[in-house]
Amino acid sequence: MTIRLEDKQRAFKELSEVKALFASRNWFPGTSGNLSVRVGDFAPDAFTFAITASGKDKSVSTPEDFLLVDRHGKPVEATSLKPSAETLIHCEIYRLTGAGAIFHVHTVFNNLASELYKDRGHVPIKGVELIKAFNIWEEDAEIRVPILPNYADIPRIAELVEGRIEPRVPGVLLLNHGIYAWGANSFEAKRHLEAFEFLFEYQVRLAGLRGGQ
Ligand SMILES: CSCCC(=O)C(=O)COP(=O)(O)O
Ligand SMILES: [Zn+2]
Repeated sequence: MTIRLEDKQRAFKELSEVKALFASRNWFPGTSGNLSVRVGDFAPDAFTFAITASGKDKSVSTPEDFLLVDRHGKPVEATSLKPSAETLIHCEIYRLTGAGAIFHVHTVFNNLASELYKDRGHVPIKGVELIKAFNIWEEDAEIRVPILPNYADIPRIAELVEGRIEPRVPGVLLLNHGIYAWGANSFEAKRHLEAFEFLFEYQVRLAGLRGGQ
């Protein structure tokens, strides 16, 4: 698939803006987190996306922050940059959902929520207005955010994604690691991520006030 230069530049600019915003919220502690935006046409077996390079300080902006990869997570252009160590999880989410953007951050509240509800395998959230950010409008709606194990071997995690994605829930947690949130584009993925973070904080604080789960 040939990617137009202007599409690549637009994707890198979009990622750069989101990266700076999330860094200002301290959402990339210790070089954690990764961001991607799909570029060009999509078919489940043919797509390209721009993703953050691995191991960078994501609060700093440099000309070497992003690269383009294919559906297998391999660079599509000659580069010395390494794609995110978690690129295969992005590949699988794109393949399964056709999303336009995927944002992954480590926060204290998304880690605590995964720890608190790990035995259930999902974080239950019910009757909170911000569930509407996922375009779920029914009264007193309940969502379950899947929690996947945090294996050191990323392909082992990636192969679990297909069986765990909830059709109405644009996100998955990795246990004591972080959240992957996605959407049709950067705007939507950001809205979803912000809603998840609000809901995790709400759920963790509520559990604390109630003295348990
Ligand atoms: C230092 S955090 C461990 C790796 C990780 O979970 C992460 O999100 C960042 O990895 P990347 O290769 O994308 O920089
Ligand atoms: Zn991570």
